[in-house]
Amino acid sequence: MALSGVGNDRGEMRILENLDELRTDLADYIAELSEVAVKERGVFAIALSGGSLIGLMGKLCEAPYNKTVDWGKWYIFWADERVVAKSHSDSNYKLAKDGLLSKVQIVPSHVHSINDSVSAEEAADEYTFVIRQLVKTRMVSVSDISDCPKFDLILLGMGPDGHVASLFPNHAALDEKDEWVTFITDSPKPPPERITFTLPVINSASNVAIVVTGESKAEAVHMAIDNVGPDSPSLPARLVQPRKGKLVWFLDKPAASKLDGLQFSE
Ligand SMILES: O=C1O[C@H](COP(=O)(O)O)[C@@H](O)[C@H](O)[C@H]1O
Repeated sequence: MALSGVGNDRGEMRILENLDELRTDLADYIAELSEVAVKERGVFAIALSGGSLIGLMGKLCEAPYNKTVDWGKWYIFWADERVVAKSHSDSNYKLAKDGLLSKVQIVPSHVHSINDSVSAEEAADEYTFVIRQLVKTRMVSVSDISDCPKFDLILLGMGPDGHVASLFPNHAALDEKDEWVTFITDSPKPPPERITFTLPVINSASNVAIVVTGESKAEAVHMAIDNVGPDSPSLPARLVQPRKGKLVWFLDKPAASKLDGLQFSE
């Protein structure tokens, strides 16, 4: 059973009893957003992250979702990617392909992964170009309050340090206001070279979900949602504040264990 708390500007919180319930709730949420976007726009533009998120999306490969979701209408992107070969175990693309994309009826030409044979800077520029083309053809909407692409859904994980996508605490990439996709070559978490959506793009999405599990992330969840601690205002996860879109946190109980001030309804 989900305990839901509607927060303030910190979004909606869904705190699930265990990982199995979290996987089901997350699959329901993604399937519903996909259905709505396909009805309204004819397509569903979704950006994935790497890490634990893909395993938590696993129910989508099972019945009923594998049959009911309109996979042919999905356009897939990455909110961040490590600049390594697509066959490398560090590749977020490989993780998603092995764990999800190869198990459902995705159209291969709708999968927009980065060019892994160029530098991080070139990969970020090329990825921006790819997204621009898809904005022109309206496969990806455009925000009416920024010149940014407006993804139907951006799915984020969060590290114990509060990083989301490849936006790390105190990193200059957090201040990027002009680019849609930027690059870093000094990631504190290996591998060092990455590309990442910038905050303006993340905050222009129609929907953003941050999916976090485990006790090791409880302190960062507390800082981000309760906005406590000297570093919390600049914590990357705290800076995820969709301007017009909806933010939802999916948490298991250990990740939510340090939250305060919640008003739950069952
Ligand atoms: O390096 C990364 O880490 C984050 C968090 O990963 P997790 O395994 O702790 O969930 C992930 O969201 C991001 O995409 C990835 O590149």
